[in-house]
Amino acid sequence: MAEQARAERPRKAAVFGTGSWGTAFAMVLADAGCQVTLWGRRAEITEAINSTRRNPAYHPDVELPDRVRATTDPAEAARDAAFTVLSVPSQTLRANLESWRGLLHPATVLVSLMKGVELGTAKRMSEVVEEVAGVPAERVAVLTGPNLAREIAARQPAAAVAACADEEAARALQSACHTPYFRPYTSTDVVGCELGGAVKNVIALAVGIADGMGLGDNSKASLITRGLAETTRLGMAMGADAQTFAGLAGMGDLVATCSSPLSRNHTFGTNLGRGMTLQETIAVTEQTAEGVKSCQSVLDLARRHGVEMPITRTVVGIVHEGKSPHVALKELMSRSAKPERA
Ligand SMILES: NC(=O)C1=CN([C@@H]2O[C@H](COP(=O)(O)OP(=O)(O)OC[C@H]3O[C@@H](n4cnc5c(N)ncnc54)[C@H](O)[C@@H]3O)[C@@H](O)[C@H]2O)C=CC1
Ligand SMILES: O=C(CO)COP(=O)(O)O
Repeated sequence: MAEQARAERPRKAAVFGTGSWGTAFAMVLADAGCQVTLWGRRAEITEAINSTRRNPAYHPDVELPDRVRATTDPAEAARDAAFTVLSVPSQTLRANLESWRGLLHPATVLVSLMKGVELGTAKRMSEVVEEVAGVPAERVAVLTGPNLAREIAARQPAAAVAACADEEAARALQSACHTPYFRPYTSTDVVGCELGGAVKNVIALAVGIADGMGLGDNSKASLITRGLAETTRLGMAMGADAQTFAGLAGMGDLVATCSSPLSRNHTFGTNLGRGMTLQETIAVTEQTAEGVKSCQSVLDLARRHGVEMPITRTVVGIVHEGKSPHVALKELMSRSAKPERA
């Protein structure tokens, strides 16, 4: 009986980050039956969530389930959490987790929602989590896929991937966030899933730039396809499974992000392609566009692994080296001819 009561008790989840995706994913977890505590930096947002059931800054039109509560106290959020979900900008993860690590439940599974690569170290987010929290890979999972937060918050159907080196932990995460509108698959290819998510942001910048320059669908399809080729090349050099890149974490997320006006990376690129400067583009961008910083760490990874990534190189040139999109495009197209698979 006591055991039955335990089995029926809702699982507890902590979500760190009340931004666009953290809030939407908290809703998913709650819809799947979890009791969720959302941690946010800003009291006006956590208080609004608790009193109005809405996040006024990111999803003012979405009513959050009663199972979601918010707090600015990280200890309160972390307490007894079976899953500790991390959804802050990638470049801030290390510093944030350093201050939270002493608060984590000893058996919690840490889940990264983040799609970036750390500047300087070129570490994937799960690597940063393992290092800073001092937990083994078996307790670090990744949730990724074509999951534009606005669409998920509207409970539109989507699939995702829950990846962990430990298949049982991946299945536990899958079950914790499986709802009638959110269908997670499992994977043990954490490297492939994370790279798919991080590099697609860089390719979405490239596609956005092309859109902003007024280029059409052939250009877009070529960038998406060759973008996937260079992502796969890097992934294979890093020990990922090539098939992952044909799945939701690779092709799926790439297509969603490169074709949607909801994508911050795509929109950022479009503004650059229309002729805005980097500073002007940053000034009109209110949310995290991970590819802007991560393009440099992805290129760093490419160099470390001896892999050619011409589209990523081009994006770094435009975003960080002041290269004009027109000159960059000419250079990209004048590379030496080669077989498609090379
Ligand atoms: N929005 C989306 O559609 C999706 C986003 N993601 C990924 O999720 C991660 C989070 O993205 P979003 O929630 O969309 O970003 P966001 O920009 O909407 O929210 C970021 C949140 O982090 C907070 N924040 C900013 N700087 C911080 C710091 N130094 N310390 C602590 N908190 C800080 C902000 O106040 C905000 O609450 C990113 O890695 C993104 O690539 C993944 C899938 C979908
Ligand atoms: O990762 C995303 C969709 O899966 C969201 O992309 P953006 O960060 O470009 O909005």
